[in-house]
Amino acid sequence: MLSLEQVKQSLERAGQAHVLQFWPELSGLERDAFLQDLSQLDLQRLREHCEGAARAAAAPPGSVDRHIEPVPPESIGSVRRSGSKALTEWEHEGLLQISQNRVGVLLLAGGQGTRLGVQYPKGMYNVGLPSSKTLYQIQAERIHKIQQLADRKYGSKSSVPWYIMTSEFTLAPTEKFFKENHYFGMEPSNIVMFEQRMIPAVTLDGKVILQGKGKLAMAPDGNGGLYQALVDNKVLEDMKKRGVEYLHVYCVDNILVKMADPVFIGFCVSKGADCGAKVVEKACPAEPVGVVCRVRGVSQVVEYSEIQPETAELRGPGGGLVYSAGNICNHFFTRAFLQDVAEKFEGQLKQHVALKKVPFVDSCGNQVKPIKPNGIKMEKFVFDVFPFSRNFVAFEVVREDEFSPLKNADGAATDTPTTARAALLTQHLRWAAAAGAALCDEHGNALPAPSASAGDTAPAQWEISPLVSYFGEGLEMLKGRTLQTPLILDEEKATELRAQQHL
Ligand SMILES: CC(=O)N[C@H]1[C@@H](OP(=O)(O)O)O[C@H](CO)[C@@H](O)[C@@H]1O
Repeated sequence: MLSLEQVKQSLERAGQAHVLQFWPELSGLERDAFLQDLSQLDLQRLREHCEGAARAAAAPPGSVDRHIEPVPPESIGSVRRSGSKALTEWEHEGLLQISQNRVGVLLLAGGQGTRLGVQYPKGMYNVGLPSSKTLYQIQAERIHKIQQLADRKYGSKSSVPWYIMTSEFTLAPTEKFFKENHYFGMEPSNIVMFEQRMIPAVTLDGKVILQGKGKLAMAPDGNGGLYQALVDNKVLEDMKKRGVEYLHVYCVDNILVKMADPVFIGFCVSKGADCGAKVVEKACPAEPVGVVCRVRGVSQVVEYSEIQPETAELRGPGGGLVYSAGNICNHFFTRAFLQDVAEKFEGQLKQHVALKKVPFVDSCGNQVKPIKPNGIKMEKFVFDVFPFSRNFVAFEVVREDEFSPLKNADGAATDTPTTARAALLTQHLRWAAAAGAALCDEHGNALPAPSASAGDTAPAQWEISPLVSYFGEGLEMLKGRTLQTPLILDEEKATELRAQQHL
């Protein structure tokens, strides 16, 4: 920890002496805590950070729209447009890599869930499935299952390490939650949690904001803080030690996420890609998803908050959106590429400006809750490394099978607990139908055939545990059956049905 004198001098040098204005009023304990926080700041770069933020907010970078063009469809791999032979080959390749312990997954879980309106990490959210499973549990079980599928195919004993990037807000509750839930049956040494950095929010004229008399207003540095955090926490060394060459990075809120998806991994590996992104066709111009496109000829993502509405609305001759490749925050990276980013490019990552209402104490020491944006939060985006890639690939997947994010509280039109629940349960209904089962309600009335898209009503209380099936496989025991809902097909039930089949 630095001394008060050292901190004071650094703050003065950075033009931030006001930070200590309430020091005389603080208790001994408060002083210790504040000094501890201030010692952890990057004081050398504080002036640069504050001035940079104020500059960026005053003169936002010109729109990139003049320089963007869509990625030609033929350059995007696609589940829909690929034959079953290619899909199977990619799947086998992905499973082979998993069986050789060369694949890891990395969860971006540092966000605060502000839009969802919860005070705890989003991964702990239970969307109201019949099983009451949380997002974390679903994800853990999918990892477990994919390891099992690889082992069955290649006779291995594989492990897919789960790296979880948290923030100051989410680390402690996430750790506690995993511990209380016995790591959802996973080997604790295969779960590596680490923390991304926090950076101070700054006023429009470049002054660090005091949230309390002895507390700075801090925010995580965006999901692109990943690359700094990989270095800070020696995660790349950990990957190397375990022999992990490929990483599937994803964000916490997509209930349909396919952890370490062998098809995607196999696709990327067989194309020799160092970096890849899954996309879905955008649902409508205003959908809050980034678009994968080319800017000045280079593939990258333009975030929904940074594209002009006129550009998002552009339609091609066939009536489809010109910028339709919606980013679903599922990325593939080789370890070698991440190493390159860490060594050469991290410092060049773009800083994105978000103007936010940041509560603060005014110069008289009064607590103020602003009614209009008063603070600048700087964020890095995880996909901003794409332009440094030597061989970037995009892979279009089917929305109904892979993308239903949880962003908003119930009551909003889209991306809510209700829509996420409906998406998952509808998928399970489709899997049952494909396996040759019919479902009926508690009165024995047949349920209608599942439609492709869920809408927002769950079709039936029928849920399949990820421990039973990862992408609809292994459901032969359902063939020819009529199953009464509500029903959860967990491992026990699956074993029972299999046993009946063999009678
Ligand atoms: C910086 C970043 O990764 N933004 C992503 C991310 O958006 P959020 O609104 O930050 O959750 O997830 C979206 C998909 O759910 C994706 O479309 C978007 O580009």
